[in-house]
Amino acid sequence: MTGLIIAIPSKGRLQDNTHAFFARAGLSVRQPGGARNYRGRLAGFDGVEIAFLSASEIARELAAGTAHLGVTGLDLVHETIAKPDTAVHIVTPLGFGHANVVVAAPASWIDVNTMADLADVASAFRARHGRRMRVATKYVALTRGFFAAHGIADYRIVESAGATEGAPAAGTAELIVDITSTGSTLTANDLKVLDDGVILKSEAHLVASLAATWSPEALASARAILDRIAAEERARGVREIRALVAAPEFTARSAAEQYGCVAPFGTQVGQPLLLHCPAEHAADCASLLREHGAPHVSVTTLDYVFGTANPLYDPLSAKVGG
Ligand SMILES: Nc1ncnc2c1ncn2[C@@H]1O[C@H](COP(=O)(O)OP(=O)(O)OP(=O)(O)O)[C@@H](O)[C@H]1O
Ligand SMILES: O=P(O)(O)OC[C@H]1O[C@H](OP(=O)(O)OP(=O)(O)O)[C@H](O)[C@@H]1O
Ligand SMILES: [Mg+2]
Repeated sequence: MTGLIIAIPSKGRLQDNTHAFFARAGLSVRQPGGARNYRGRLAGFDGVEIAFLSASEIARELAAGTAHLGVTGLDLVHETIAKPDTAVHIVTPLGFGHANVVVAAPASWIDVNTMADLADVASAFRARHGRRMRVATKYVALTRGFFAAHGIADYRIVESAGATEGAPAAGTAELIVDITSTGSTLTANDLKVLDDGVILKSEAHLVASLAATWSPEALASARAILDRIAAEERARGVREIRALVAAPEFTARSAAEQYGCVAPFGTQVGQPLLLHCPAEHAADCASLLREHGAPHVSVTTLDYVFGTANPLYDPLSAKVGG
């Protein structure tokens, strides 16, 4: 197999947003045979295979090099992969799947609000009960690293695959480490996040494997796909502005200095001036153009902006030797 394998979530919270993300970039994921078929294709890319996996399997496959690219949460990258910096390359954050991995204690523990408080309680707990405080979690590696960094050794991990927030009430653990976004599951279980208890702020990312075999064909496909993704990302940040002004070159320079606009197709007297303007400055730039005599200014959103650089592919190819 010399092609490119892209692993995307087949279920769970990241699935729908991942499909939407590829669709925005004009990339259509095909799953012949329906949701139970775990291999698919990318329309128009013969050398690309899609592997539908759970988000945690995707992190494992990237580390093992059995997928080249994958969509997964940063929490899973750091939990599943021992040395993420050497095993994977983070291509880009995707703007969805925001959640924090946190240390939470029963709300009734009014004297415990920080990790330092927890360190005190851990020692006292062992002295009083003759056993170590228990932490329920599926984030074993993240928990070990974070507790060690806070000098806490008097605890034991109870591995929990699901419904972790229920462990303290069920009497199977004193504390939990889990992922949360709205916090409603923690609240419903009478748990509170410690003030300095955020272990990791997570978000879905496009991640590349440094362990996979990057054939020339795989690199070529990655280059084309990342070019489209980068063009869509770039387009989202800019607005196209058009106006007829008397001195387009002078006006373009003012817009560049004040708002960071560019005139990608140059300027020509008698022709409408076309600018790409950072989205947040579009209205101010429209005012500037009217001050420069433009009777009408149109502002539009763009689908793609391609440039000479491929900002997502270039750093990857530098690492995998393309
Ligand atoms: N409450 C949440 N809010 C936002 N993102 C979340 C939340 N819970 C999980 N995520 C993100 O989605 C990723 C996958 O979680 P999800 O629950 O969808 O997977 P799963 O289907 O439970 O997978 P698995 O069975 O392998 O654990 C998490 O690792 C995290 O990055
Ligand atoms: O902060 P909240 O918005 O309340 O979300 C937190 C919950 O979301 C996740 O579970 P999920 O619903 O994905 O179920 P799972 O445990 O089966 O993966 C996580 O494990 C928490 O239990
Ligand atoms: Mg979940």
